[in-house]
Amino acid sequence: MEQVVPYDEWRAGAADPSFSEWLRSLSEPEWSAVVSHPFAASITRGDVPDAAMRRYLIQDLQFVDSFTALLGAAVASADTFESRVPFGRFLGQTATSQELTYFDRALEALGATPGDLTSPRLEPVTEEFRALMDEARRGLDYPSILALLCVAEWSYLGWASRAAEPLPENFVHREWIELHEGPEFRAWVQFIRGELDRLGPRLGEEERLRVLDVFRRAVRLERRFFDMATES
Ligand SMILES: Cc1ncc(C[n+]2csc(CCO)c2C)c(N)n1
Repeated sequence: MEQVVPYDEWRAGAADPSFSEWLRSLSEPEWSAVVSHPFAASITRGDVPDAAMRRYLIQDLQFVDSFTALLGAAVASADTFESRVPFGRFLGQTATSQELTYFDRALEALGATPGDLTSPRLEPVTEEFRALMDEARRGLDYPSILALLCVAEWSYLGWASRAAEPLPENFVHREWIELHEGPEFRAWVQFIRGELDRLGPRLGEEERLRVLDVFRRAVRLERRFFDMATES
């Protein structure tokens, strides 16, 4: 990895000196490329062609599968009782109810087959993203798990909160935006960031760099995931 500004040095001059902000700002320019990605912008305008949206959501359902398993690893690896609970709650509420019915309804409306939902051919970026999450899940290292969850949720809040009212009428676009913004989702992202902000300062320099490496890899994969969706 190239020379990075150590967290302690960086925080002295930062407007927001939080550890999560250190991770995010050291992931530029990729971070901004994700939250302002043309495919995400197209979702917020409601003009993604059906075939592209179908391809994206088919791959994303496989992403969400590994992501859901990773939430279980967060429950298992968190260092306090207070920290386990929000992951468990999110797992039981959002991830399994809202999200699942959305995928079912949206993919049916887009003409996907049952096989597209259960056993699609994975794109390389989907494989790599799942491998990264599955590795973190097996490693049960709470800071690395947090880094992956944080990128996935915070970057989606980033593009979705750029959507202008009125939201698209088409439910496939509108609900996908609504799932990733609003006060509840914002509080969830804040919780994950808060966990990183609580733990980051306690880590040694090498551990911080390891967490940064995971964070950056995830940001690059988010970008490639949107690129993949754009290529269709
Ligand atoms: C590639 C990719 N990255 C992040 C998300 C965001 N995300 C994943 S699971 C989840 C919780 C339930 O909404 C959210 C917000 C995504 N869907 N796809």
